[in-house]
Amino acid sequence: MSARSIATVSLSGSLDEKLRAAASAGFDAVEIFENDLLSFSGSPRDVGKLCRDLGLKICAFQPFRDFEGMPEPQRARNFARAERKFDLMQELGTDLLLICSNISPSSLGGIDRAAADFRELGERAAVRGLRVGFEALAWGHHVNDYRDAWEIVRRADHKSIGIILDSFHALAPAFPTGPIQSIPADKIFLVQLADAPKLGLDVLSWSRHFRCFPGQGDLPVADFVKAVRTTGYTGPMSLEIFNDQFRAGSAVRTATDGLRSLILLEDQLAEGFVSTPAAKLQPKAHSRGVGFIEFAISDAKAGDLAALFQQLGFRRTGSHRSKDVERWSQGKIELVINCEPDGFAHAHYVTHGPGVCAIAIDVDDAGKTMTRAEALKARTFYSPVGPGELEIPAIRGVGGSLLYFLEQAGKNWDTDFEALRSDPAKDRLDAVDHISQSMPYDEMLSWLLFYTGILDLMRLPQMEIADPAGLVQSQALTNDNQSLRVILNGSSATRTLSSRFIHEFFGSGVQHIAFSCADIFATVTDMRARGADFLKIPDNYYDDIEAKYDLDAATMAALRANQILYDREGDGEFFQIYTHIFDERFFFEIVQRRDYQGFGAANAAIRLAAQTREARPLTIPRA
Ligand SMILES: O=C(O)c1ccc(O)c(O)c1
Ligand SMILES: [Mg+2]
Repeated sequence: MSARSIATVSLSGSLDEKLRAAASAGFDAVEIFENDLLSFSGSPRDVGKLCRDLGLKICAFQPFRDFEGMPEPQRARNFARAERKFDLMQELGTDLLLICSNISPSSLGGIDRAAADFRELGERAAVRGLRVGFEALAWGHHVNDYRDAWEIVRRADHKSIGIILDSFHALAPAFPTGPIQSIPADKIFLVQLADAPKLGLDVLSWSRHFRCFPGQGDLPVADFVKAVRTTGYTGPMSLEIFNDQFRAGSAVRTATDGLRSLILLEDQLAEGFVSTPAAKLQPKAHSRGVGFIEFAISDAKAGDLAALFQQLGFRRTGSHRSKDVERWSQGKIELVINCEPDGFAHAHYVTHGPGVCAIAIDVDDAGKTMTRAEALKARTFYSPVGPGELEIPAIRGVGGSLLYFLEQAGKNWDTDFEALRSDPAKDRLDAVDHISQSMPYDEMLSWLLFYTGILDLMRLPQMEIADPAGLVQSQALTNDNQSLRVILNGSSATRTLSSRFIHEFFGSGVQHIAFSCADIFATVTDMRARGADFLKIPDNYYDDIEAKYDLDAATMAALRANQILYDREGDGEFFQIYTHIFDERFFFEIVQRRDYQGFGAANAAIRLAAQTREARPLTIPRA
């Protein structure tokens, strides 16, 4: 069975931090990147010992560059250089050197010349009981296709010379994976795995900056692994990810994501290629929308939030039997205001200030979802419950908030509430349309894998949105029937509203919640009558809408009068309006959809500019 491995280049930090992160995530092996070793203060022997102490095998040392096909005197120099690296490998305690294909313009072509170089190196490696693997870089000068690398290895015909297959170099140029199946397993010395999003970039920049874990990108990594498995290969599967977000992020988080991506890939292929036979994951449960959203807030501010809910047409429908917790409802929307002086919500309030501390997702099987989440290394949360209260299973989500799992359309969570009489006849809002969470840009891929790995959510194309102070990346996730939509927003510009939210909220979290309705004009009229007030949109925007679309004069006037934004997608139409930001933290959106699946991306820049005008002036310096 294959060991799960990760290349040290995939993780942030110093070499020892990388190794500790890989071990704590549960990897069996690592590839040591030469640069990580060169910049480390300990000796190769120290690194070898640290790996052994951490229970990590070193499955390869890499990369050795520009070896094959060089003219003299570089050729002789290369053999001497290789001998030095063999010394180093013996100190490290690894038997495999990765040689990536030559990118030097002075390299000479010729498959037999390259094969002869490898045969000679194989002889030298064999003396020491070492092995050399040859990997075709997609931008190699002569060798840039794994099929050519294999022909060289085949002709080298030496037991110490094999091929190294890297999914990126095969899949990014869209080479067929079929021919992998005819490589003998014992000639495949290592398999490296990486995914990547489809981008119109040159392959070198794409590889060096945008690789990601399997499942985070668009390449058919599973097909590649299937072809490898057909050969009978049982050697290590090693994640080798060059990614700017990973370099900036937390090594432990990235390593855990890496392991999660391998578990998901193994599951997708319905076979473990792991050192310990993997139990099959529970299949993804069907999600059925948002059960409830819980706000943690102080007593002092709870009244303001309740007043806002009331303006938006929510009814107070429940009061907790034993806690300082209220339930507010409208349509299928359930909101909870939690002011308890201790417990999870309070801890969240103390850390982040007022905001969403928990989201409950309706699924058709909460138990299975928890089992799947645990197998994927999600952190579970079990809270103490009072007498007669139901314990709702939960995992830790974005920014330390909780993600609860409910069954049967949420009918199992309200037993703790004393029902209050209210009349749903005038409800205008129907359901939670989407929830958007802001996070540091370098965490976006992590939460993407979290949501799509645990729940039946799929990615929509990533969007770039212009905030007045920089770009915001926006990644929407949705289930099959659009009953659950989550948006991940990340920005590396420090002054965007998304980044300011993270600063002011002391971490990632829910920045806005959108509610759907069937008639936005009537809904907003009712809300205004109850005292609600909305974000002010400039006239210029409406002049443009008027110029762009053939809306009738009455609709146009109603949009302007109400400050409702409008978008169109084919024949589909979208209406949206925003509340002011509550306590500098979160806001609500009301939407109406007519055969429209997007989120009004065309209006996002208008909304962000309007919110920026209303926001407190920035006190942090520009630099
Ligand atoms: O980008 C590179 O140079 C590089 C080095 C070693 C590898 O295994 C690889 O896939 C790429
Ligand atoms: Mg590689």
